[in-house]
Amino acid sequence: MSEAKRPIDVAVGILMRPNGDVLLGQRPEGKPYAGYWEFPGGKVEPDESILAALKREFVEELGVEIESAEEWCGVEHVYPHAHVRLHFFISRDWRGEPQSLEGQAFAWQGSVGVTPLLPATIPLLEWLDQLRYAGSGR
Ligand SMILES: Nc1nc2c([nH]c(=O)n2[C@H]2C[C@H](O)[C@@H](COP(=O)(O)OP(=O)(O)OP(=O)(O)O)O2)c(=O)[nH]1
Repeated sequence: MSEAKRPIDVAVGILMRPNGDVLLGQRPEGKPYAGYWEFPGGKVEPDESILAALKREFVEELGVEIESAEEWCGVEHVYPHAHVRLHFFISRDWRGEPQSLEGQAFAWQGSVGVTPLLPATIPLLEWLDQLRYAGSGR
């Protein structure tokens, strides 16, 4: 219990629509940081690949099948409740309309306006804006 905590791997997915909107979800009651907004995802289970965890979480939480996703960036953060290593993926290619299967709120956002956001996710928004709104008009 008292050993230095090793980081927990977390798979996180950013669904991106052709117009650049991204999907955020609100953490449910009973979890650390309940009510905070985040990109959907969750902890990688033992013997599971990060991509497999990502796909599993999206099916469980949203009923969405990710067809392809590219690894975007990694962020480590030490919270009072856990030391996490977040693996962010971007997907523009999924099947199904997101549904709230675990009772959480979801919102498609252009410039992200929902608050509060999980602390480790905040820096990502600026990087994401550079990706979405600079350069290629995709
Ligand atoms: N999904 C997600 N988690 C994030 C983000 N930013 C961030 O710091 N985290 C942290 C919060 C949590 O400590 C951890 C995710 O763990 P979780 O508790 O939500 O995962 P889970 O759904 O597998 O939970 P569990 O009920 O199985 O314990 O990653 C983010 O943008 N999305």
